[in-house]
Amino acid sequence: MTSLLPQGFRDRLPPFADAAARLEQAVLGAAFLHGYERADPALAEFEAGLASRLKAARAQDAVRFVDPVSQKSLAIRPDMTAQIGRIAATRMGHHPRPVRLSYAGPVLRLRASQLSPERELLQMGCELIGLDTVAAAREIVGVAVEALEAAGVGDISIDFTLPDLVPTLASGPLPLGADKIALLSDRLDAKDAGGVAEIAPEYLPLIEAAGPFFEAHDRLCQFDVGGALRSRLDGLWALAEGLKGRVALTLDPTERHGFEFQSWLGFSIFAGGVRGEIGRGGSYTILHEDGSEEAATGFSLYADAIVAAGLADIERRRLFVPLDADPALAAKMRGEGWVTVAALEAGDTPEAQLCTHVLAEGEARAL
Ligand SMILES: N[C@@H](Cc1c[nH]c[nH+]1)C(=O)O
Repeated sequence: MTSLLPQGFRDRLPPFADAAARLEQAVLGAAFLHGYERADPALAEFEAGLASRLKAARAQDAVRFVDPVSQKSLAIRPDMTAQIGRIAATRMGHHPRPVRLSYAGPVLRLRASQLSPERELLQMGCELIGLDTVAAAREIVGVAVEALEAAGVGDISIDFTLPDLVPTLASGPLPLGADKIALLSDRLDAKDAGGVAEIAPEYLPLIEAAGPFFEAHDRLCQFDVGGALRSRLDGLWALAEGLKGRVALTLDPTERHGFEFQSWLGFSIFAGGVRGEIGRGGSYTILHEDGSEEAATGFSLYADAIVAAGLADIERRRLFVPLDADPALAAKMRGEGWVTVAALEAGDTPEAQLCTHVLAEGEARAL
């Protein structure tokens, strides 16, 4: 017998499991106040369906297995966005648009990434299905920020990107063969100036156009002489205007990693004290069964990074109730918001029960 878990998996223990649950509640609570109602998608579904639901999405990230019951290949969800898209397209297909849904639950990745050695993550988020306009993006980014603030996470910064930048330029002012688009995107993403110069030197200024939002936006506007990026740049500007002063803003137009299915807009969310990103979002397209497409916008947050960084509330405030104390008094204290921990044996101590206070002479005394 072994007590080891597979690589990338871990148990969440007290007080972190409670902290993650409170974080989830705060985030979904803030989303609920903006009209986002919760949907709870299935943990696993047919691989073919999961992979085909979002335009440009791949199922490569998913852990797959053959279901002995259906004899079909199933995938454990690596991301809930596609599942929410499926629900909005099928069972909620008749619902007036836009549909606002929130979600929270574990997701499983086939491989750990450099930023996250974990493979099982607690994901939570919101999807607005039916729109990918600037107004929709403003709402989504605003709800993400408000949800984090409600959860007590401060020092938030948002890094915007334009996931379909290269295909947009390639089919317009800076023509490029379809076979080169993916390679150029990768090299721009890696800020590999030499590599970019080899394929398409006219794209080089894009590497320089990354940094604090308003300067980077200026540089990108100068680069966009023909105006092919005009609507995107105006949209970003409107988003940034709405967030100025509240969160730190940067722009990295060629960042592609983690934005495989997003369309005109992508963003990463960071918080002070956390190494990697704590969330991501953007606009994307859902594919319906009849082949039609529908625009959507959303964000996802990852609870573990926030909890591990100590940003979620993990404070313990526990009141020890000695063996001889009046149970009715302990009940009254719980009514006032205390966590009470009752002694069950004579030798029990507040220290052993991780208590910060003791119930003595009818009141809570700090230890
Ligand atoms: N689910 C995506 C982010 C996202 C939500 N909606 C749109 N994009 C992710 O975690 O990378």
